[in-house]
Amino acid sequence: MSLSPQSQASCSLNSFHHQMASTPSCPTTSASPELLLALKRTDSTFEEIPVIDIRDARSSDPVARRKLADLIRDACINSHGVADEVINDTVEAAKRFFALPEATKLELDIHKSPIFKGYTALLGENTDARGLGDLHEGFDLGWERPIQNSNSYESDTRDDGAMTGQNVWPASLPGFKEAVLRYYHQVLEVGKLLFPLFALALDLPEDFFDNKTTKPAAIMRLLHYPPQSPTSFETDPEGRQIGIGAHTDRHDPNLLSPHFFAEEQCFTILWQDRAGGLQVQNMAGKWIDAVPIPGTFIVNLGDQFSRWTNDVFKSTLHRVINHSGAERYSIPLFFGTDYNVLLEPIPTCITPGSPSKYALMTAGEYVRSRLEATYAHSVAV
Ligand SMILES: O=C(O)CCC(=O)C(=O)O
Ligand SMILES: [Fe+2]
Repeated sequence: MSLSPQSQASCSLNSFHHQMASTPSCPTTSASPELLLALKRTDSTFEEIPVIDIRDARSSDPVARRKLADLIRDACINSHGVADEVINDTVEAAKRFFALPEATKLELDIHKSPIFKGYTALLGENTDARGLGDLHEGFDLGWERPIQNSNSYESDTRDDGAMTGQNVWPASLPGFKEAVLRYYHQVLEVGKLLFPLFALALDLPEDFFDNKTTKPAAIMRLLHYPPQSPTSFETDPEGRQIGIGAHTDRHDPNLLSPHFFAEEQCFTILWQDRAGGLQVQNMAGKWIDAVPIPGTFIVNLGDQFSRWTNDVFKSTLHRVINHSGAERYSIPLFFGTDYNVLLEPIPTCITPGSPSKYALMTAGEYVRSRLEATYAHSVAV
């Protein structure tokens, strides 16, 4: 495991904080609420994405789990437990889907689904509002219940308020739905390991998110990025047409032009192939390559966490430019809370000097509003 200097620094700060918070006799308990909050913040000038082994998330030792929680932020995670075969089957399924004729894919056009499930054509999304459309196509799905002892899945008939509804599936691809949902449910388990770590990192009880994530509002996407010309920066110096435009959870009401679209959920677990092209911006404004590392997933913090933690967990701006010369495939899975959960600031994230910034709304209302904004520039085909 290699950790960047930044993550080691934040690790030791967090351990320091943990000692202060958990040891009543500690002389430093008089530290101000502002200092305690500052120690939790994820703002960072990292130069590389830290690689974190998450096997201790399953440890029965609370000290080991706490140590891991001190590290967990935007990171590349290994020892996640999802088998290569499960990943490969899903990538093959994605390749078969995107190779279908455009007209067949458009039968599942996402604009036809009131809850944003199905196919997004090339340029159908415009993640950065200054952009001219994203150079990727996608396929979106949500939760479906696995039927016990079978490879089948029941449609989602749960009442999730603003986002209730069913997935759509291609009729002509045997095995597609099974492969994709097998991956979905296994990565969902990885997400369930991370929520207690995030709770610990915020000095909350480890089970804080349990009753808020009973019906995981997890949206998964299969993404396909055609290669971009290596000289695209000459014809498009501002990068207005790239794989996925710059976006973040940082929806700052003070920005004159709030052009960054949001990652709608608490955090994302992303698989990417070897093509590379994902870049993350650090707080100094420098784009850092998220270099693909076989066997790992990338975790990045999402906008719901920003709202919930009053920006203590701040997500980073990211984008994709596929200059590899090859087709690129990736699979983000966005983890949210149950859609009926009210996103009210977590008490450990509010201090007199850092009052609540965001209007209250439910997670479902929030996700819906972000998706409506993302697809507003394109129309049904
Ligand atoms: O494809 C990737 O690597 C990133 C995808 C992404 O950022 C998104 O779908 O929000
Ligand atoms: Fe993203």
